[in-house]
Order: sequence, then structure tokens, then C-alpha cells
Amino acid sequence: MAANGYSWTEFPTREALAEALAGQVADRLADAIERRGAGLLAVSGGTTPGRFFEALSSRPIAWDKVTVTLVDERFVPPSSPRSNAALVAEKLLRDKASAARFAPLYHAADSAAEAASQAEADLSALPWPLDAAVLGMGTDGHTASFFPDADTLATLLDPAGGRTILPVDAPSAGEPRVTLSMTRLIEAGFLALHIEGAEKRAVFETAMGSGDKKPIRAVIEASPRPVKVFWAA
Ligand SMILES: O=C1O[C@H](COP(=O)(O)O)[C@@H](O)[C@H](O)[C@H]1O
Repeated sequence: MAANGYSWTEFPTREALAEALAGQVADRLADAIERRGAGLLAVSGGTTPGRFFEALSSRPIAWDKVTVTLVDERFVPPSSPRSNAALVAEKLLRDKASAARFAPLYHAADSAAEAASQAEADLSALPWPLDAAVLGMGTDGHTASFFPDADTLATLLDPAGGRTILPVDAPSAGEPRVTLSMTRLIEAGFLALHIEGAEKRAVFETAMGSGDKKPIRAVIEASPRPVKVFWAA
């Protein structure tokens, strides 16, 4: 199904989804390595991507030429169970993918704003644009760390903002955040949204309707290419 800036593909199981998404991301990275000698991937955290990470970690590509970073990060150290970097280390940077380089968004700093400035400087040397980015979505319609109640939401959703990394403060987020910018996400050669379960499907369908513009809809509308939505019950 294709509509309004996205394509929708549903899978019979979450395992089948993970394998299909891993295959498409690995193909994108392999193409990039052949074309420009390097691959750049941004992945989400949270509870959804574990199976996809495991499937991707065993794909036979030149992982030593790949840099993995995060779509967004909570302002917590890697020792925290809330750390997205810790999830990536445990589930993705293993097996064949253990040869990849990881570029963190978190830095030990006094504030998320300082961590974001440091990540902005560190990540400027990466081979942008992203070859692939895999978004997640919360049941409030947030994606990346574009939370509906963020005090800087307009800046976060600006497709023409000049930054790569932005700090986020939002009461609903649990802790301050650091996120890739809209600009960096929508310039990705392959932009996917990975969601699972009936509740997220309903949230997505409502968000794409005519009501309040949720952040996920803002990303889909700003993307120059259709966002590929991967869904399984
Ligand atoms: O806080 C976050 O939440 C979203 C969605 O997470 P999930 O647990 O509902 O899968 C995630 O995409 C984002 O990276 C993460 O920081």
C-alpha cells in the first residue's frame, strides 16, 4: 500500500519483519560501501528494534567500513538500562557487525545541550548523508526525540535547520534527550519506520489523519522520498 509520502508493508510475524528490514538495510549499506567506500546507518532505541538488530548483526557485509549512530539518545550513561547505546552494543554490535564503528550521541556533560554540542562536533566528520535510518515511534506519535510537548518542537521539526544534533527537553520524555535533526533524517537514502502491534498501528493511522499534526506525520510529510513503514502484529 502506498499513500501520502509513505509505503506500508505488513508482515506475518515480527521475526519476518526483522529479517526483511535487516535485508533491506544491509543492501543499502553494501551499495554505499561499493559506491563510496563507507556506509552510515542511524538506528532507534527503545523496546522495538532488538530482533531487527540481531538479524542485521549477522548480515555478511564489510562492517569494518560502516559507522552506526543513533537516531536519538536519552541523556543517560551507557550503564543505564534506559541507554539506547547500550541496546545497540548488546544486540547490534556483535557477530559480523562487531567490526562496525559506533558514534555515540551521549557524552558525559553537565547538560543534554552540552552533550549535543559535543556530538555535533564529533559527528561532523562522518560521511553524511545517512545511507539508511530506521525510525521508531512512541504511542504519543513521537519519533526520534521529537516529542509533541518538547519546548523546541518547531525547531526540531524544521527540515531546513542547520544542525545535525539537537538537545530536547520534554516533560513526557522521562529525561532530557539528544536527537538527530529532521534535516539529517530526511536526507537519508533509505528512511524506514519500524512499528509493531495493534496500538501503534492505530496511533500511526490516526496521526496520518486530519487531526493534530504529530511529529511522525511531520517527518513523513517533510521526507522527499516515501518513508517505508514496516509493521507486524
Ligand atoms: O524513547 C524512545 O522511544 C521510541 C519508541 O520506543 P519503543 O520502546 O516504543 O519502541 C524510540 O523510537 C526512540 O529511539 C527512543 O529513544
